[in-house]
Amino acid sequence: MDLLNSPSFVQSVKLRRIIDLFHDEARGQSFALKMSQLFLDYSKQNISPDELSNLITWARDCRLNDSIDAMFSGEKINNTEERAVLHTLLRAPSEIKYAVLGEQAQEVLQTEVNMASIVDDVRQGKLTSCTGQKFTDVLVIGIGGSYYGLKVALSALSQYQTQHLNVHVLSNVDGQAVADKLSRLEAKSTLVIVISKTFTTQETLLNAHSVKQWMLDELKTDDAISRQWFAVSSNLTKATQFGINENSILPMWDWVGGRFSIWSAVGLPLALAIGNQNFEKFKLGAYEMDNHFQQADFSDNMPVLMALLGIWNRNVLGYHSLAVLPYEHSLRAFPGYLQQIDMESNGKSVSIDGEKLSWATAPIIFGQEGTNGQHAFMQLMHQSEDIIPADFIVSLKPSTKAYQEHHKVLVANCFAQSEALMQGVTLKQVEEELKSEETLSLTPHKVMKGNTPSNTLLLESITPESIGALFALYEHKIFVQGTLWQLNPFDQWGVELGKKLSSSVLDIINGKSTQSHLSTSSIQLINTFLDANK
Ligand SMILES: O=P(O)(O)OC[C@H]1O[C@](O)(CO)[C@@H](O)[C@@H]1O
Repeated sequence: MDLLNSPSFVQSVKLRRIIDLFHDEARGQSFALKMSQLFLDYSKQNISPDELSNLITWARDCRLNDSIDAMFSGEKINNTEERAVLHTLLRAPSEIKYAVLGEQAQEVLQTEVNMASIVDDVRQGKLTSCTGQKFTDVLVIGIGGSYYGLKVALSALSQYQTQHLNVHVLSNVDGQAVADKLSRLEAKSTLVIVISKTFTTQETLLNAHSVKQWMLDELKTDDAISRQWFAVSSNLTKATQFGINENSILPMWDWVGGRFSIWSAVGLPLALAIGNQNFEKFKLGAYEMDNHFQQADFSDNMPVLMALLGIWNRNVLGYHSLAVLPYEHSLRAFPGYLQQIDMESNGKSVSIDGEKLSWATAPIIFGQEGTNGQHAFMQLMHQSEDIIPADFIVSLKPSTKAYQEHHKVLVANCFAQSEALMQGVTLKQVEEELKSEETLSLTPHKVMKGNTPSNTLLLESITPESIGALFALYEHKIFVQGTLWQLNPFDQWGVELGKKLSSSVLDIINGKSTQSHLSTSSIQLINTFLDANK
C-alpha cells in the first residue's frame, strides 16, 4: 500500500489547520455529496482537493472497480471460507438474482414469498398460538450478525411498527437477560424465532433451550414448539434436531455473511414489526445505495469517499479510532452494530493471501447517541493528545412530531460539536477571553486542540429507505477499506479461540475435565468461582 507516507509530508498535514482549508470558500459545497435521502459533508476532513484526488487515483490503480465487480458478480472473494459474498443480491430485483445465481434464485425468491406470508399471517392474526391466541409478542434469539442489524433497524424504525406486536431481541447468554425478557412475555401469545446461521452458537442454543423449557412448562404441549417457533439458519439439520418444524425454518445461504444478513430471512422479525411493504422499502433504500456504489465515479461515490477518508486518517495521519455519534435516539445502537460489522470485518493483520500486513487496518470504533456522548467521552476528544476522527449522523426531520424544540437543540449540538472539534480554542484565544489576572492560571486548562476531522451524515428523515441506505453505505465503506488494505473482510477466524477456551473452562467448571492448558490465573479464577458456588 504505497500511500504518500513521507514523514515530513504527514507532519505537514497534521500541523495544518483544517479550518485553513476553508480559505477555499467553495470547500463546504465541493466536499459534500447527496445520494437519495443521504447527504454527506466531509469538508471538515483534514485533506486538500489534490490529496483527495491522489487517493482516488490510488484506489483506481488498486483496481478497486474490479473488486467491486467481483463481489457483485458472485466471485468467491471470501477466499478463506471459499464463499461468494452476495448479501447485495437479497435486495436486488429477481432478474439480477437469476443472472447471478441461476436456478438457486428460485429458492431465494421462494424464501421471500414464504417469509412474506408468515408476516401477513401473524400480523393479521391468521397464524395463532397452540392455544388459539393471536401473537402479541415476538422473541428473537440470536447474537452477533443474527442480532445487531435487527436491534438497530427495530429501534431505528420504531415509528413504523404495528402496535399489536412487540418484538424483543435476546442475545447475551446471561440468565438475567433471559429472565428479563421472559418476565415480560406470556407463553400463550409469544412467537419465538431462533436466528443462527450455523445453529451451533453456544449462547443462542442455550438461550433457545431455556426459552423452550419455559414455554413447555407454561403450555405443557409440544404443539407449542411446532406452532410457535421459527428458525432462520443455513443449518436445517441442526434446526430440525432442535425440534423446530421443517416448514418453519427459513434458509440462509453461505454466501450471506452473518453481519451482512439483515436482508435475508434474518429480517423476518423486522418485517413482522414494520410490515412487508416497509421491509421492501428498507431493502430498496439499500439497493439504491448498491447502484450508486457500482455506478458513481469514485469522486462522487459516498461509500468510496468515506472509505478513502477513513484510510487517510488511519494510514496517513495515524489516527487509531473512529467515534460514531448518532444524534438520533432511534439510532442509539448503531455504534455497537458498526463495532461488529467494521471491527469483525477489518480487524485483521494478515493479507488475503496470508502475508503479514505492514500497515494498520480497522480503527477502534466506539460511540454513543448524541448528546449523551458530550457528557461522557467528548472531553477526551476535545482535550486529550489523541485525535479521534468522528462520524456525526443526524436526521433533518425529527422522528416524533412532538417536542420540535428538542430536535432543534439536538441538531444544534450535533453541528456545534463537529465545529468545536475542528476549531478548538488556541492559547491566544483563551488569553484574550480570560480578562482578569486571577484566572490566567486557567489558561492552559482551557486550550482545546481542535483539528479533529469529521464527517456529518444528514438523513432527510428516518424512513425504511434512508435506514436501508445507511446500512448499505457502511457495508460498502467497510468492503472498500478491507479491499484496499488487501485483507479478507468476510471471515472472522479470530473469534474461535475464545469459543474453544470457553468450552474447556466450562468442562472444568462442570467437573468434566481437570486437564487444562490454562494459566494459573484462569485456574485460580475458576476455583474462586467454584468455591463461591459450592
Ligand atoms: O449466526 P450464528 O452462526 O449463530 O453466529 C453468530 C455470530 O457469531 C460470529 O460468528 C462471531 O462469533 C459472528 O460472525 C456471527 O454473526
